Amino acid sequence: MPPTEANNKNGVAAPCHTAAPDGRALVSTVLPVQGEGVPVLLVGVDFGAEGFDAELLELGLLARSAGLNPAAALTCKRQAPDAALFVGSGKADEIGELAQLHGAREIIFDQALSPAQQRNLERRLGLPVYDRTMLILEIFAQRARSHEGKLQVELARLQYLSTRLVRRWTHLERQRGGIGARGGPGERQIELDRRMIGDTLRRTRERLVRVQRQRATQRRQRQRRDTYKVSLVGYTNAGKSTLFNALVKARAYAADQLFATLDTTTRRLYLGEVAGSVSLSDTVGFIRDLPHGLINAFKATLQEAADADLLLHVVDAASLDHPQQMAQVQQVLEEIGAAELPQILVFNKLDAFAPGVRPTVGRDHYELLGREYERLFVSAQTGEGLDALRDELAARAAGHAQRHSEPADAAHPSS
Ligand SMILES: Nc1nc2c(ncn2[C@@H]2O[C@H](COP(=O)(O)OP(=O)(O)OP(=O)(O)O)[C@@H](O)[C@H]2O)c(=O)[nH]1
Ligand SMILES: [Mg+2]
Repeated sequence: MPPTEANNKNGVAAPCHTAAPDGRALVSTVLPVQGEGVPVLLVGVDFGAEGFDAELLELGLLARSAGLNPAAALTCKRQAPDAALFVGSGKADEIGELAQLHGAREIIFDQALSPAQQRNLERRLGLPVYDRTMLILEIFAQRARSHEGKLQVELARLQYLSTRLVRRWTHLERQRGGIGARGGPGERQIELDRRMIGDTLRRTRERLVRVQRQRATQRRQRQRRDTYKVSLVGYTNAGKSTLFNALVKARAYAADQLFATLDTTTRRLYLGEVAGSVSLSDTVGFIRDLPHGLINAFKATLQEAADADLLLHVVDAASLDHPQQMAQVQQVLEEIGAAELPQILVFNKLDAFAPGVRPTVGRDHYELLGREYERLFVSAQTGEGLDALRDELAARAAGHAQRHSEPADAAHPSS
C-alpha cells in the first residue's frame, strides 16, 4: 500500500519484510500501535477490484472503532476465493506465522467469509477469525444506546446468525450425500438452534415494531407539520455530528470512529426572524457493503432522513476516497426513496485540505451521478463557511414558509 495522505492519517507504514524462523521472507504492513485493545491482524485479498487500498484502510478504522488494535496488515492477490480457506493454504499458514510474530490474537478479513471458510481457517490457525460483516455488527452492538437501536442491532445479529445456521445445515446435508436420513445428532441440534433463533427473531421484530410505532407517534406530536425539516446524511466519519453540534450548539457524540452515531438526534435550529426555526437531524452514517441485515434493520432510522424537506449531504472532502463514498451514499438514498429530495453537498474538513488543492470559492455546483447540486465548502471544526451554510438554509426555509403560508387561491390573485 503506497503511503498516501489518507493512509498516513491512519498511520499505515510501508511494507515490512520479516523472516520466518526458517528464513523465508514474510511481507506485511506493520501498523503503529495505537492505544489499547486486542491486537489483530488484518487480511485483505485483492481480487482486482477498484479501491482496494481504501477498503483495507477502512477495515483498519473499523477495527479501531470496535476497540481492537490492528498490529499488522497482510494483502495478497487472487483470481477467486478458495472454497475451503478463502486464501490458498500456503497463504493461510503465512497468516498464522504473521499473527504469531505480531502477537495478534484475532484475524480479521476484509471480505465476507462463508461459515465453512471461517471454521476451516479457525481450525487451521487456532485463532478466532472474523470478517467485515461481523466487525460492523460488533460496532453496532457496542454503540447502540436507545431501546430501538438495541433492538435493531439484535435483529440484525439474529438474522446474520440464522443465515449462518441455515448454511451450516445445508453444508452438513451435502456432506452426508443428501440421502434422506434426517435426524442425526448434529442436524437435531441445528434444528433446535434454528427454531430458538427463529422464535427470538420473531419476538424481537414484534418488539421493534411496537417501539417504532410509539416513536413515530411521538415524532408526529413533537413536530408541527409546517416545520422545515433538514437531515444530515453522509458517509461514516464525514463530520455530520461535528457539523450538527456546530450548527445547533449541541453536544452530540462526535469521534474519529466509524458509526459514532447510531440513533437519530433532532434539534431546533433558529435561523433568524424571517426563516424562523427549522428542525435539524443527525443520523447514522453510511458505509459501502453494509451487511444486508443491517440495511433492513436501519432502514427505519434512515427513513427519518427520507422524511426531510432538505438533505445536507456531508462529505469528508479531505479523504481521497470521497468520490466513491458519495456514490455509496447516493445509492443508499435511492434504496430508501430519498434520492429525489432537494440536496446540498457540504464539503467538510476544509481546514484539512493541502494549501495547493484548497478551493478558491466558498460555493459552486457539482455534478453527482448525472444531477447537479449546490456545493458549499465548510469546516465544521473551525467554523469556516458555516455562516454561508446558515444563510442558505435560512433562504430555503423562508421560501418553504412562504409557500406554505400562501392561501390555496394565492396562485390566482383577484387583482
Ligand atoms: N479536520 C477536521 N476534522 C473534522 C471536521 N469535522 C469533523 N472532523 C473530525 O472527523 C471525525 C468524525 O466526525 P463525526 O462528526 O463524528 O463524523 P460523523 O459523520 O458524525 O460520523 P459517524 O457518526 O461515525 O457516521 C472526528 O474526529 C471529527 O473531529 C473538520 O471540519 N475538520
Ligand atoms: Mg455522527
